[in-house]
Amino acid sequence: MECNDLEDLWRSISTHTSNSLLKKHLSEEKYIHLKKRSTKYGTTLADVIRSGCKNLDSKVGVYACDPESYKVFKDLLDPIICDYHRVKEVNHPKCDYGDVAKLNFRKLDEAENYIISTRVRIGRCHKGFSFPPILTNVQRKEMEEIIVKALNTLEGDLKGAYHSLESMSRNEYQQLVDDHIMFRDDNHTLRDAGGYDGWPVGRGVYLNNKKTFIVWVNEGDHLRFISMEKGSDLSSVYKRLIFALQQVEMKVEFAYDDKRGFLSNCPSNLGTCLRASVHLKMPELERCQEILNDICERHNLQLRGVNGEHTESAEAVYDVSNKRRLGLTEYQAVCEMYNGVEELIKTEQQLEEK
Ligand SMILES: Nc1ncnc2c1ncn2[C@@H]1O[C@H](COP(=O)(O)OP(=O)(O)OP(=O)(O)O)[C@@H](O)[C@H]1O
Ligand SMILES: NC(=[NH2+])NCCC[C@H](N)C(=O)O
Repeated sequence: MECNDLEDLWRSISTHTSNSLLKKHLSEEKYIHLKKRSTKYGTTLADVIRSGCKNLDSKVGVYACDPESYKVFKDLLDPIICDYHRVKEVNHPKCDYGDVAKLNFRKLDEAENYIISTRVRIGRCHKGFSFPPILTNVQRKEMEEIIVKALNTLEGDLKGAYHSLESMSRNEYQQLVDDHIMFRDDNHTLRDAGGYDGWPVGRGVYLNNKKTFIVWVNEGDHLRFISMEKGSDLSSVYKRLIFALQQVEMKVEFAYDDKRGFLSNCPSNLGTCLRASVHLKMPELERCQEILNDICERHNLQLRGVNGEHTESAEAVYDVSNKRRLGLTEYQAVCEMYNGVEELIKTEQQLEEK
């Protein structure tokens, strides 16, 4: 479907069926109220809704294209934020990583029968820069330089190197994607939100020597800090991530708002911008969808396929993560995943014994 100007976008979303939060929350009255607005960075309503209007299979359907979009298009974005994160009003607690030094999550799967790997990621955007599609290549390069300088000061376990996509071969890139290390370039909703504009300029990945600490530079969000390893040692994964992030936070200022927490390109990431996940094998539960859905619903868990969002599971392995990121602290978000996965494993074991 080719449609670009605001009226075409509106016609598409208002006349077609879509289960997106955009469709649910953009009434004609709101559209008329917001259609002439723009932010000081130049973001218009068309930029915010383009992806959801062009992709009727979207779940959220909107992107903030700069930090100010959250205020200028608040009448549309706030209800979407509340709906996604299951909160009554847009409000976010102060950043709280928990008592990281004393952290002691018991391994959920000592024998490694169910949990294949554990990953926690936190998104961040540089303060004062717009997000795609408003962001220019010159700004991408400027931000890349700032972050690479900060990352190059990391030491010990976190020490590594930055690999620019501009100088990486297609095969090297694909290998990193296949190894679950690198971001993909084929998400249709992100593409229509400008996430791949100017590709590969200003993009790349920082990897520590063990490939357990990863930083994505300039996917949709400016930055994604990732810690991952095989097995189920959440304490180790989370500690590494927070320790690294705290060091970078001393050198780079991130976009933040008292009510919305850390700001992100997609409103689903707002607040903590934290997604804690495990790759979990659950053949019994896969056959009992009702039980599986009930546990996920009660613990606010999200299921994805084994290669991430918009992919299928394989051999009953799912990516299980916290769905909510706003209205709770970083520590609470991680616990939400941990408690939910604990119940999934217990139930999987009970079903095996039947
Ligand atoms: N627990 C995990 N173990 C190994 N790989 C993982 C785990 N969780 C996610 N991944 C991998 O991380 C990559 C990125 O996944 P995906 O894009 O779904 O999530 P994300 O990075 O959190 O970003 P977003 O939520 O914005 O899509 C994929 O290759 C996915 O398989
Ligand atoms: N990675 C994300 N930001 N996921 C949330 C939703 C993404 C996509 N734009 C949609 O609306 O379906």
